[in-house]
Amino acid sequence: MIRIEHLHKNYQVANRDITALTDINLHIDAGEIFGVIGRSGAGKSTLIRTLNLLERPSSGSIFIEGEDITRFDGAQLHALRQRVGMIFQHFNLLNAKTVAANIDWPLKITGKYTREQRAARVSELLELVGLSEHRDKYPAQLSGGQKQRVGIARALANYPHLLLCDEATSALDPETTQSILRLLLDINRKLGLTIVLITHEMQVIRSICDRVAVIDDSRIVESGKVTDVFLHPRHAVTQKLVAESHTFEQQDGIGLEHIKGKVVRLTFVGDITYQPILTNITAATQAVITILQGTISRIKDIPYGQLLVELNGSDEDLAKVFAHFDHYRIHHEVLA
Ligand SMILES: Nc1ncnc2c1ncn2[C@@H]1O[C@H](COP(=O)(O)OP(=O)(O)OP(=O)(O)O)[C@@H](O)[C@H]1O
Repeated sequence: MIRIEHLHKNYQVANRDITALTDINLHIDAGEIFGVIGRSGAGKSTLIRTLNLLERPSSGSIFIEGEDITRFDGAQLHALRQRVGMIFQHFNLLNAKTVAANIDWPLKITGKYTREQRAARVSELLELVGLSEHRDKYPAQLSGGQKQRVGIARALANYPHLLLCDEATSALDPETTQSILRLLLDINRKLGLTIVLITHEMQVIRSICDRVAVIDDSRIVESGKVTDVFLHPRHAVTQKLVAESHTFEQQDGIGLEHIKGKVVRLTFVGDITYQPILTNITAATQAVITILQGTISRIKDIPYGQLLVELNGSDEDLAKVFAHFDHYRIHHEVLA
């Protein structure tokens, strides 16, 4: 769907050269939800805005559905903006127009549809985002979550193949954030729409993304499946983002220094999460396994678990325990 090759972007400000993107290489598959995460100033907005040429790259290529868009102008650019919808942190609605008129606007400016066709499409979109009864209200009469629903409906009006989300939930409270993320996931599944989003919150990535790229100081420092990147972060920036998301147990307070056995962190992903693995292992060995802390949760719809355990037993028993971990594909890391 999207292939980004050797993308660079510099801004010239008062004779100073600011590098926003350095040698970005990414591919994004059709139908996936791809997240880009990074701290403020890392280059996220610049990256997402190059995908519909709101920002022109300094060099490199961006192929969308096989075409290099970086040379697009005029009619091609106009057509690209219809194929690529976008939603924004601050919604960018037309305040003097009703909800229905906001959604109608992108349909009207294409000049492709009759009034009746537009009205039918607007009703369909209102239904899709759950705003049918608010169609005649103005943006000022809506909550933040409702405004973003209008933004989503408007972005989908011209049947785009790709939806870009620029910090779409950053202005919303956690509950509303979750409802907007659920809507995006629903749309992705129902319409098969490819979604690229940028965020500074790991929670957003964890809730709906299939794959993620971590950007820092204008470069992609790590990318992959969310389960891999989230459960086994390699780069220091990713490790910090994961730690800050407070999903996993902090080891402070457990008093590891008082524990005599081996302290091991276990990570497992998928259906194995629900199997009585530890019971099976203790039945097959003489080792004693004590659970110190544990989390079972989901990354998108994939279950995972993390356990902090203490192992006691002879060297031979512990070797058997580790062999069982390997057999069950449980990732293990000895902490102490
Ligand atoms: N229009 C611009 N003119 C000059 N410099 C810019 C412009 N837009 C972004 N930059 C600079 O490019 C770098 C990347 O900015 P960008 O907005 O892409 O980062 P970001 O990760 O989206 O940050 P934030 O989360 O704060 O929006 C920063 O150093 C920023 O100051």
